[in-house]
Amino acid sequence: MEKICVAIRVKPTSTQEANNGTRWKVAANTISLHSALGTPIKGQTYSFDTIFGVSTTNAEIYEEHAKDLVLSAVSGFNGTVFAYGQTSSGKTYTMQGSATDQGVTRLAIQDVFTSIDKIVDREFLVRVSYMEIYNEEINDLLAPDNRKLQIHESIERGIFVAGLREEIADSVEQVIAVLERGEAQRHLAETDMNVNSSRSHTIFRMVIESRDKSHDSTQDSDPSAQDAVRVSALNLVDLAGSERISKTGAEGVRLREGAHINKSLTTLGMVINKLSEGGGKQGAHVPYRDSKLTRILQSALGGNARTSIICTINPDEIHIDETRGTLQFASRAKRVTNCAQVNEILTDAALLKRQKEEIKELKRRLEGSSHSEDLKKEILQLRNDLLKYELGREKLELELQQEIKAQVERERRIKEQEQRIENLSTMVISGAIEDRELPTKSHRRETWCPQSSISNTLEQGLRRINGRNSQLTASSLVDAKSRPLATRRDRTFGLPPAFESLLSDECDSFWSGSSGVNSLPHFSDFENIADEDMCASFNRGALESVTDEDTWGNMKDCHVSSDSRLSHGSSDTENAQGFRQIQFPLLAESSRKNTLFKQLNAMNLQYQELQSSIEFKIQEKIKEAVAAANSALLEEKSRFQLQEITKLHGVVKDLEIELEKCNEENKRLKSETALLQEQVLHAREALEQEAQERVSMDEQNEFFKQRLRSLEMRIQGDINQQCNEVSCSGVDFEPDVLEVNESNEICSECQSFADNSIQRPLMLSGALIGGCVSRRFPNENHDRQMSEILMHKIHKRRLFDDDDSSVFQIAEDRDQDWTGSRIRPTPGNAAYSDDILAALSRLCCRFKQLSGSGVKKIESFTKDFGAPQERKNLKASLHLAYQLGRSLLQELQRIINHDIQCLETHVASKGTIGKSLEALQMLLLECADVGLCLMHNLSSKEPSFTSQVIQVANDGASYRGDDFICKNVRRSPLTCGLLDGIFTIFTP
Ligand SMILES: Nc1ncnc2c1ncn2[C@@H]1O[C@H](COP(=O)(O)OP(=O)(O)OP(=O)(O)O)[C@@H](O)[C@H]1O
Repeated sequence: MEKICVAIRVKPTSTQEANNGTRWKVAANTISLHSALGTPIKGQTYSFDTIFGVSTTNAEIYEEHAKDLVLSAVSGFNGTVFAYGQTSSGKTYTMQGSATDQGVTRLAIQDVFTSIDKIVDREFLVRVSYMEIYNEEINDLLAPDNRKLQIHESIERGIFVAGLREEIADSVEQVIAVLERGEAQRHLAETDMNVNSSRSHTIFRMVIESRDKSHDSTQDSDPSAQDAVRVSALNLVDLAGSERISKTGAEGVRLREGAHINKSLTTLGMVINKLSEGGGKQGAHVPYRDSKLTRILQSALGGNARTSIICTINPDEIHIDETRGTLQFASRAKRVTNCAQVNEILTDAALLKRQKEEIKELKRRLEGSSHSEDLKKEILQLRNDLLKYELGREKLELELQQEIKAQVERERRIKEQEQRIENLSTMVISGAIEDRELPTKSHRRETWCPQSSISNTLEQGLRRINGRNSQLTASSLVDAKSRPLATRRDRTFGLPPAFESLLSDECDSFWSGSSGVNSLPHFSDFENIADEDMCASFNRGALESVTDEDTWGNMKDCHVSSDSRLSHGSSDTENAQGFRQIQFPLLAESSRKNTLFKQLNAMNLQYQELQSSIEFKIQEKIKEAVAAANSALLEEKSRFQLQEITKLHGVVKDLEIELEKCNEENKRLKSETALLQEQVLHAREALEQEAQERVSMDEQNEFFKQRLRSLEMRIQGDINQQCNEVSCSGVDFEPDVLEVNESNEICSECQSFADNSIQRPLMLSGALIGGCVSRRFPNENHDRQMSEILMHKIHKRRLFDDDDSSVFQIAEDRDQDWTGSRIRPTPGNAAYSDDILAALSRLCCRFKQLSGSGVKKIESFTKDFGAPQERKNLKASLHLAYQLGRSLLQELQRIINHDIQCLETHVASKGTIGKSLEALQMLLLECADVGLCLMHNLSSKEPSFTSQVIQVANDGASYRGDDFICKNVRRSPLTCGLLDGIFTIFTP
């Protein structure tokens, strides 16, 4: 575990501040903010691994802060160096450098290759890639067509950018060429703070692979001998700087870039924050996935990498806040710990080899423990015991071998002896035959066998020949009584080797000494049956002859009888004594040997038991040690698995959180979709309804049109009739009375009438009628043109422009669709408010034209219609329309009140005209009210209208159109027709 190295680099400050000194003071490894008076501000002192002053060069920064990391990348550790700081604080300067001072990236590239050249026992492969994160999209700087690349994660490769181009390079020059090619592609732009501001984060990556040269597979066919491949990544990162829009003056594209930069840097800050609080280790969520930058640099931030951060600051006073932010980031970053390790990719065989080595190492460690010390001692003790027993055994074996040798020697001597005896016997027998006259052949055998004299003679003769070794065996003696010598001898000397071996020189002393006779062992001296058996087997050859005649029990008798014969001094005494003299020393010797053998056997047995028990114990101990090693291994394995599981748990948790987020997002999208679908459904329904309504409205329209036409016909008839009635006065009720009359002759009465104040309401009425009629009869050229001119004037806010010809021209040029149907307002139609205003303005215009007293008032109101944007605001426009209507009403009322007298007089004098004028007065009042009626209608159809409009509508409740029209308007065919017409125009 090692902490992230953090250094601060202070950018050379502006001249003025350089003269006065900055408010940031650097002392050794601390930097603190001072007040304007020069005293340090509490809580504003920060300490770091290194603080590089303004005069430090890039090379010095590299040497002190990045070189080690770069070299360890060559050895297989992942490494990341990045510069962080506000915009224009010198990040790019630090990483890329300048013409005179190479940056960290170039210095690192050079060092990587210098270091590779020095390592002779490994072979290297270097791959380079260069990417940028621009507006949260990853672009490949080496392949500009590779855009919007995606980040993936796998067990083998970890986190990686899919589809990113990697180029193999084997020299500094090649890598620099690639770097420069990428640099040319990165997003740079001018801001108020930096002429070459980085608009993206860039990551220049060198992947270094290496392998042991000595284990080249061509030289060594053993795959297990091959070394693992080390793969490490060195990231050299130049971040874009955090920026304040107020300082950079960013707008448009720059603004968007700045927003993305700030967002990703904020995420980086949050990740560092979490990690500095130990978030990663405690399994708390670290928001790596919230930005592409943190996701790509995940291993560098609390993972398997060595990381160095160079935080660049601008010490100018105006950047105090930003500098403080950078220092706080740096303070948190230095608390973050990474866990870097050599990244090796092992072949299966190499993995096996590695595991075996680990087992060995574990065993070795196990042996080093105190428990194994005891085991060792025990094993040593057992080995010592074994050695002792082996020595004892060897000794016994040696003794046994000596014994066997002695026995062989004895045997040899006995044989010699036998040979000699035989020779002598032959000599004696032939001598005796020569000495005496031999009996006849039939007697010869008889004389040989039973005659004691002959035996005595023989024994004496033998003793004479060999005084010391006249060793006649018991059997020979026994046989001598009944059998021929040759036969006897064969049988007598057919002893088993063990027994024969006893007939050696060693027995001679015992044999010859008289004391030996006395100490001869008796049968009863054999301690047990085994001894007796041994004796029997030793003596089998001798005793066989006895058993031919006697039982084994008789042997004792024979022994006793020989004793008795000895004691009686009989002629067989000597023979018997000879037998004892031969037999018992042999038995004693055999007994001793027997005991020796037994001891030897017992020892052998004991030795074997001991050996097998020692072997068993050793096996047990080895088993124990192996079991302990295995359990330690298992423990180690389970600990490792636990770690892995914890790690996986962390990843799973991350994924779960991510999933949860996705689910939530999904839910939100689903509900939004449902809402949209609902809206679409409603809209469709509304459209259908509207279409239906339109159909019915069209039908209605058609109906109204027809009705209107008939009404108009009636009106026309009415007017014609009235005109006829008042033809003498010259007053024409044709709508555009002025124009018409201007070109015609007007009688003086009419002229005076026109000049009279009373003309105004009259003319107004005429204009209204003209307006409406012209709308109803758009094909009637004159009226239509008139209407259009007025409309256009209103539209252009040129109500009082006298240049009618130009207006006329403009009206001609415009789209000609100023017919009544177009004016029909529809809720939501942008032209709606304009149309209402236009209609009202039209009324005003007419009014203005005809009512001199209302001109100023109208003027002010028409000005108040405001700017085009405001007019687009339906509510505001309606409000204005309401005010206009109201003021129109007031104005009309005032005019009417003022002129009513004259009108009445006139009406009284003019008769029918007076009636018409009365009707027209009513009409004027009604027309003014129509605005309010419309207001009310509209407000009730548009529930989103403001309370003000509703209030207005409520205020106008007394003017309720429908009732009003029903009650008042339809009183005369003329007003009825006019109002119908107007109402049709305005009613949605
Ligand atoms: N230590 C320094 N010595 C001399 N000039 C410097 C130093 N640091 C920065 N500069 C100059 O300041 C200007 C801005 O520096 P640079 O472009 O490196 O800032 P930056 O932090 O990368 O900005 P951005 O985040 O906008 O990309 C450059 O003209 C650069 O040469």
